[in-house]
Amino acid sequence: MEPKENGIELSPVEMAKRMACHMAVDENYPKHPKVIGIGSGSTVIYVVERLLTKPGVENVVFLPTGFQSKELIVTSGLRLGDPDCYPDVDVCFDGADEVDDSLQCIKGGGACLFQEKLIGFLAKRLVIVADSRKNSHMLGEYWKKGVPIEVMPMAYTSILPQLVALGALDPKLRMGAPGKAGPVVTDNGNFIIDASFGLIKNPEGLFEKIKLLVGVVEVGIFCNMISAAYFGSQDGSVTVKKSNGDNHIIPPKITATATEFDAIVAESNATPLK
Ligand SMILES: O=C(CO)[C@H](O)[C@H](O)COP(=O)(O)O
Repeated sequence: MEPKENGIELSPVEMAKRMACHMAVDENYPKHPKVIGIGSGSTVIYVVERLLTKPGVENVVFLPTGFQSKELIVTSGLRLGDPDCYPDVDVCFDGADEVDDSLQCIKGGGACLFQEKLIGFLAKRLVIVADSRKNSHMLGEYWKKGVPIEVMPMAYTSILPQLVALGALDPKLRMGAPGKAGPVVTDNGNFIIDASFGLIKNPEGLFEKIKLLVGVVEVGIFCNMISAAYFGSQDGSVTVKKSNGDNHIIPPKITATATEFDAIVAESNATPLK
């Protein structure tokens, strides 16, 4: 029987994401946490699920990285805060679109770019949670949608050709999903441009060049920010990459097999998310 979330069977990929999140929270939950950042995307819901099992979590202030994580924090009954009131962040847990061997990463696939960069920057530790499809050797290897770039709306037309001059292949303004005519508008009222640069050999250099363009608010390349990344695999193992070089794979027996997963979650008294 497959593990279930609110009565719905979890796919192997969801199980992998969940295992990575539980492991990441268990290994990085501070002894005396005061402020924790919550990233955006489909993976971080399992971070919150695990956080709800931690003693003292009701006294911790949680900073969202966008509308979705704000809702997640509030509906989970956790304390919500703003970065201008709580700039000292103990740890931030966030998803990613791709992470390379040097722990540089691409984020912003969910258009929560600027706030994710801010909370990640403020955090003493930025911990990434993802499934193994995000774990690559070099940025651009697996993530083919391009580098997300948050821009001021009035500047997007002038930024597009400048990105081409920097080597971007056909940069595009991100358009809304069905139900939204026109472009995606971020939580900060900006637009997103997706610009593919093929394999990114020098993420730091590229980040700096894009960031200097007038009208660019933030770039979805996160350089030298990540402390650790946890990638769940469908076999139940979790691959861990750390900035201190302590990279390792936690085998399925230690994490869980599919059939053991229900028991582990039950033992942890995890509070199901609504
Ligand atoms: O950067 C992000 C949002 O802007 C997300 O963290 C990233 O897209 C990963 O999302 P998911 O966990 O759904 O794969």
